[in-house]
Amino acid sequence: MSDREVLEGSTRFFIPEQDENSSFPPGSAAVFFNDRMRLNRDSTNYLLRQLDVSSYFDAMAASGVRGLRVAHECGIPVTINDYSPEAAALIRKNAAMYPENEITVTEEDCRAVMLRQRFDVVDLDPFGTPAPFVDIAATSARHYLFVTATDTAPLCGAHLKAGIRRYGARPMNTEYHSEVGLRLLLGFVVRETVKYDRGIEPLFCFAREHFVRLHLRMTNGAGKGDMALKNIGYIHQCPACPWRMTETAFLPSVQECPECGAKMSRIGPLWVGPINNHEVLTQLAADLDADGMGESVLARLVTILDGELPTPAFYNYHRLAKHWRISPSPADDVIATIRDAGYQASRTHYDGRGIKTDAPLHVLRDAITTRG
Ligand SMILES: C[S@@+](CC[C@H](N)C(=O)[O-])C[C@H]1O[C@@H](n2cnc3c(N)ncnc32)[C@H](O)[C@@H]1O
Ligand SMILES: [Zn+2]
Repeated sequence: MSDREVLEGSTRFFIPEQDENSSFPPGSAAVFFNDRMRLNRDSTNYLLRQLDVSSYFDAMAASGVRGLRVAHECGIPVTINDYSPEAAALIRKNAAMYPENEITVTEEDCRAVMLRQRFDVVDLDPFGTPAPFVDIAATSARHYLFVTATDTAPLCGAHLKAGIRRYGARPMNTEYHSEVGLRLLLGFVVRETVKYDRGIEPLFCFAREHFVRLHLRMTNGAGKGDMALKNIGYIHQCPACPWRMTETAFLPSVQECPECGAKMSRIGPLWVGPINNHEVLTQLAADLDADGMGESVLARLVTILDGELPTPAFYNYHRLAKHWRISPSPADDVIATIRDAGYQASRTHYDGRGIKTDAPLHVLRDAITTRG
């Protein structure tokens, strides 16, 4: 099969001709490439601009696009790995186009590489779940760990048993399932990390379309591990009404819904802390602006992330309106009314109809009903 040259960012590289007729995810070619993950890759490159790192491991590289872009666009020495011989051959061909960059190509199970070598940044981008790789990556990543997961059905509760098996946590298919997926994955990464007396700090994390992307700083010491664990907890969701609450605890309590008395369903354990770092997002926005990318999809995402309340479990206000059989006001009006009532409220990147708030349900109901 012939290769086709493509340009992403300022990096040129070859990918095999992909079968135009295959449905998503594209998987027919000998080596995988998905153009729709460009925003995922762009986000990492922008973040790397503000981090001081001197080695990056693209553990599961396929064409090598991530590692190539990091080497060429950020000037960081990279190791690009894939255990597939076809992928490794393509990576070598692509790496040969950048003789001025420090690029090492390896063709192994990435776990073997991570077992013997540490990198400032480890980046996991598997087919589906990263669960089998996080443990070893948590020891190999000196300063930063980046993780993509595309198994959103198990993470979000649509495939409940698979979610429990992979992540040792109970998801639930709620209106905020994308947020549950992100927080469940983050909680799992924390539990895989703290056993090594290390912790994590989320820098820039988001869920989009069919994937979750985490950019995490690794911290060292048992105390840092304990600090990370303080962000582990549960969401209690009423199965009968929209009521939900967050509990920060290693073991969940049993709760009854204060609205309707039903026994609450417990979701977790999962990460209930902030998923982004304000300083990092501010710098990302400035860098995007400086590049004339201030109106890009990525810049809009960064802005929404920065405004989003850090607490879990957003509401879809159209769902609430349906539940209460009322017709909803526009989101901005709802948010303004909640704020006027003295509570916090924001939009959320997970859902265009999502609202985050610390207001009780009756305030939310009034705000959804009141027009302008
Ligand atoms: C989703 S693709 C990577 C996509 C690529 N990072 C990109 O941005 O286009 C996953 C790749 O991981 C490779 N892979 C899966 N398990 C692996 C393992 N244990 N060690 C090394 N490579 C692995 C597969 O051969 C495949 O090429
Ligand atoms: Zn209830």
